[in-house]
Amino acid sequence: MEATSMSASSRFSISRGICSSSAATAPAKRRLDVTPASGVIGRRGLSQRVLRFAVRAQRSEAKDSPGIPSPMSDSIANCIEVREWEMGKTIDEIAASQGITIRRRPPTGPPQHYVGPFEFRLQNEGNTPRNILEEIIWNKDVEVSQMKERRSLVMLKKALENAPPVRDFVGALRASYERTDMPALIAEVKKASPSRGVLREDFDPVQIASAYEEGGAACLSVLTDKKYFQGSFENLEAIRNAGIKCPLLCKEFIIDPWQLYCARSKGADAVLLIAAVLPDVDIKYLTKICKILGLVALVEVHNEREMDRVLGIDGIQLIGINNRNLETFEVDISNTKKLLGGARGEAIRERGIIVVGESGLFTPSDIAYVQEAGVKAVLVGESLVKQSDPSKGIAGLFGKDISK
Ligand SMILES: O=P(O)(O)OC[C@@H](O)[C@@H](O)c1c[nH]c2ccccc12
Repeated sequence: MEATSMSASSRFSISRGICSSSAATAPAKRRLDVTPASGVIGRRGLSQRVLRFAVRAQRSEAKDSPGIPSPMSDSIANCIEVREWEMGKTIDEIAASQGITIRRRPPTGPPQHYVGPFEFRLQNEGNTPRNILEEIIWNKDVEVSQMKERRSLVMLKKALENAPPVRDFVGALRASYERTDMPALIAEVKKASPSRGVLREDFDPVQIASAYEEGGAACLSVLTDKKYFQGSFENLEAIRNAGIKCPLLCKEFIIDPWQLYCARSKGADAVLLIAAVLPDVDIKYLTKICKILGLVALVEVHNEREMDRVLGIDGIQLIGINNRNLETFEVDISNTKKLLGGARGEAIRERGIIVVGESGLFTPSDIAYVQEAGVKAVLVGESLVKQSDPSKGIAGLFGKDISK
């Protein structure tokens, strides 16, 4: 496993709280205050906003009170570490340096669809998404901006004052694994997907969620993306309000902290952060906001480089290994084994990180295979949601009744 770049480069973490200008070889240790009040929640790229704020905070600290601690603006826990070389870089430059090929938004303005009297799309034209994941993210960028216009962060934070208490997502996974000695099941409430089309026509999210719970699911995953998965936040809220006890993962393409507040206000206990989309600094920042909101982050990887990146980030409790390539839709469950081998597997075990095997799991031998590889939980959608009785489908998937 390559040394995490965090150790190689000097780190800056800026906070208005601490400013210790140590001229010694050790890089200045500062922290960036990321509480919403700090104003780093912005409309455009997370990393750009976060890093611009970091530079501003550092310069003002260096000028006003070099080395003299100022009143702690917020607890250290609400801070992230940013790398010195990231300062002032654009989100795309940071992302590209970490092997992320998904661009957050079209390079120059809206996607260009009409280019003259004959409507046609040039291959690889700048404003044409390179793959479905990039198309989903570009759409999400516009969708979240529109949602924010309709419901401000202030309104969301107000709504959180009456939100139901968070349930222990990680605790539910651990308890299930200890009870059955098999991977805990996160059963997915998913009507459709870009790769498989409509999975279930007669789709009643509450009925499906209830059947999953009856069948022994430890937690549920609820798709909230409307355009590509026919999901909704209303589904999430309805399942929560129906008295389903399983903790809920809001399965969404998170690109902005506003979505975390929205998910929490609708009853989510966990959210998905996709390493193929989010640079490290965004993952750090979003997991900090999750912590403030009481949410747990399931950080999803698909390859070694993403796994090494995420293992280089402190405080990660859950890592999902997606056997499906979200850009090509290819599914290969050996991906789980590949990413849990050698030093990576050891690091995960040492840190007590729970790994969730995701996608393409249909049979008891699939479950046995990923369990052997080292997962403690599995995320399963298609093979269960298509069953006439999803509860029985769970017993079929595990080869036995795991409900008690
Ligand atoms: O339906 P499957 O093959 O059992 O996969 C479920 C789940 O892993 C999949 O829906 C998923 C995992 N990560 C995602 C990210 C975005 C959308 C969907 C997903």
